[in-house]
Amino acid sequence: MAGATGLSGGTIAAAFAADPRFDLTACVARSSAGEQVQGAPCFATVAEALTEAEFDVLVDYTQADAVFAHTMQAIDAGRRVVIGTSGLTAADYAKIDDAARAARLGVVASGNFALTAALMTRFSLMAAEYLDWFEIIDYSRPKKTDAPTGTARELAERMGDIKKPAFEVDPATVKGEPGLRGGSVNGVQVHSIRMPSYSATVTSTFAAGNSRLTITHDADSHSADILVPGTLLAAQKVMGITGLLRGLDNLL
Ligand SMILES: NC(=O)C1=CN([C@@H]2O[C@H](COP(=O)(O)OP(=O)(O)OC[C@H]3O[C@@H](n4cnc5c(N)ncnc54)[C@H](O)[C@@H]3O)[C@@H](O)[C@H]2O)C=CC1
Ligand SMILES: O=C(O)C1=N[C@H](C(=O)O)C[C@H](O)C1
Repeated sequence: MAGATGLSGGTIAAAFAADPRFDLTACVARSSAGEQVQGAPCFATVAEALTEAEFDVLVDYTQADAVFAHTMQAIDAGRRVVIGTSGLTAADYAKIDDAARAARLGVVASGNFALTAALMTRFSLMAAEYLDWFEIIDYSRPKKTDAPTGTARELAERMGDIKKPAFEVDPATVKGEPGLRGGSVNGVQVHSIRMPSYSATVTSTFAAGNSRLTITHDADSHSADILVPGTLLAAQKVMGITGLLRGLDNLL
């Protein structure tokens, strides 16, 4: 478990340690290196854990600029990976998929491992089949370093694979400040708001004629309990997968 003393990783490490279906054999947390965390030896880096400890699956809830290297190191060392950390792009995921397939190993990534978020994603994908106009807004805590959120990015990539939304004025050619029309992820406009009082909210908004449909997922990012069932399910299922599988809804 990488990020084992973090907000999400702490709760998830405790859940792995308590669940008889799993053995938590190693944690990675720089601040607790050399100690025991949730009954498992703790290492300063993923590279060290890969050399020193035996495990089948690396679960990563660390940070955007570390997760790609962790994933590639784990695949190189013959381990499966569950990616909770946000910030990876579609190009990063393509490289991870290639590496996992070449090694005949599984990787599961989900922008959000909460069941409620998986359902929001699935309902939004259903709506995108029928409706031509859609955009996404994500709201998160001010200290979040990546944008959009992993939840919004995965949603935009998947909605954009269903169809490119309609525009009357291409956002890239708008007069004034094009950035104010949001950022494009796979052709879908995403707007990221980072402010105190927000925790983790993603809204997909659709329009048809003079009517609108909005689908919103709200979570309190101060509590990670909601991530536990989805992450544990991914850690089981990743053993039977080859290549990269994205989206908790695809595992349910
Ligand atoms: N997929 C999902 O359902 C969710 C994903 N996340 C994502 O998980 C990540 C972590 O989020 P939080 O737990 O809220 O953050 P956090 O900051 O509370 O925890 C991250 C932990 O990782 C550690 N860390 C950072 N870089 C590291 C490295 N190179 N090696 C080892 N440990 C390292 C930090 O010291 C910290 O303890 C973020 O990218 C966040 O967006 C968060 C919640 C849900
Ligand atoms: O607080 C965060 O950071 C979170 N990140 C995830 C994301 O990027 O989608 C989702 C989560 O609910 C909180």
